[in-house]
Amino acid sequence: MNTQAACSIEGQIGFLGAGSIVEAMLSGILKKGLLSSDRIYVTNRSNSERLEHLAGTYGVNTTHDKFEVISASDILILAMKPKDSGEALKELRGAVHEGQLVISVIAGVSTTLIGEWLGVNCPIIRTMPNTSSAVGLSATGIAANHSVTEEQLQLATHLFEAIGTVYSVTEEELDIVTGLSGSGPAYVYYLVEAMMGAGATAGLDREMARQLTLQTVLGAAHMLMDTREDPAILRKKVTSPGGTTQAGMEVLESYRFQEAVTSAILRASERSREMGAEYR
Ligand SMILES: NC(=O)C1=CN([C@@H]2O[C@H](COP(=O)(O)OP(=O)(O)OC[C@H]3O[C@@H](n4cnc5c(N)ncnc54)[C@H](OP(=O)(O)O)[C@@H]3O)[C@@H](O)[C@H]2O)C=CC1
Ligand SMILES: O=C(O)[C@@H]1CCC=N1
Repeated sequence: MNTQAACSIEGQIGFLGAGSIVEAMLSGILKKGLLSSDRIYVTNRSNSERLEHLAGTYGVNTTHDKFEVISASDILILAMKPKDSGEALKELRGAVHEGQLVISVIAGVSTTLIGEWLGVNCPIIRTMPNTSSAVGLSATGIAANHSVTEEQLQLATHLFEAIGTVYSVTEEELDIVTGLSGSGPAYVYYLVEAMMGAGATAGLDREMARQLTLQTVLGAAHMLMDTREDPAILRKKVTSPGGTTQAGMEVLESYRFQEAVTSAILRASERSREMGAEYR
């Protein structure tokens, strides 16, 4: 699924959690005009300054009363850390009713477990967006439990399409999505940090190194998207025999770059599964 459109949606949305991913989602949703800020409610555990920041920056309703958020919301988005989610959701037992749509962005925690903790047989959609939601470019995986209607799935898909591209997957696959695209921006930022640092170490002005690195990453992403060529083919087109790229690639291979990236993504996916089991 790949849609740019963002017609407005009906009803009110409540966020339980007010951290990095919620701010990225708020920013993206409001930029697209999907719904007005007065129809969004946000709460967290205790951080008042954080709520003031979100209210001041985005004009959303904030409160420390979670039950107020639940009763005000047609769609409830769960966005606390996996380790906090059991305690948080058990506290809300009985407050969510069967007509409400619950959407989770929590890594690793299954829809079954969320339903058990909330003590209600309600429609639950598990998703995995990433922080590029803030600029409308999240890659979001989405999976629904058996209580979700086609209409509710379309609504959730529409919500996440406002902040990026949505991919329908099985709930099992969401752990892989988490390791790949949920955590993925961090891997790219890590590469960018290394490239910028190397440019500066080699003698470029830091700002020049930053701009060259960012334009290179942006250009490479566009090449991959626009030409749809295999990345290995694009890589070979850069690599002249006996030239600079080959010399650089040999160093990456000596450090087993591909193996490191593969192991990182597999480990992150495994960690998603572990967290689901660990915090139950
Ligand atoms: N960051 C990312 O890139 C992504 C994160 N996710 C998932 O989103 C979730 C949140 O991550 P992130 O935003 O990074 O985390 P943060 O630590 O930035 O935010 C966590 C939020 O949860 C709140 N919280 C904790 N306990 C409760 C509670 N009992 N009731 C209501 N709110 C509570 C915290 O409030 P307080 O500050 O008051 O303690 C805080 O606002 C995680 O499950 C993560 O797996 C998914 C995709 C990407
Ligand atoms: O690091 C984490 O656990 C979360 C899930 C995906 C991105 N951040």
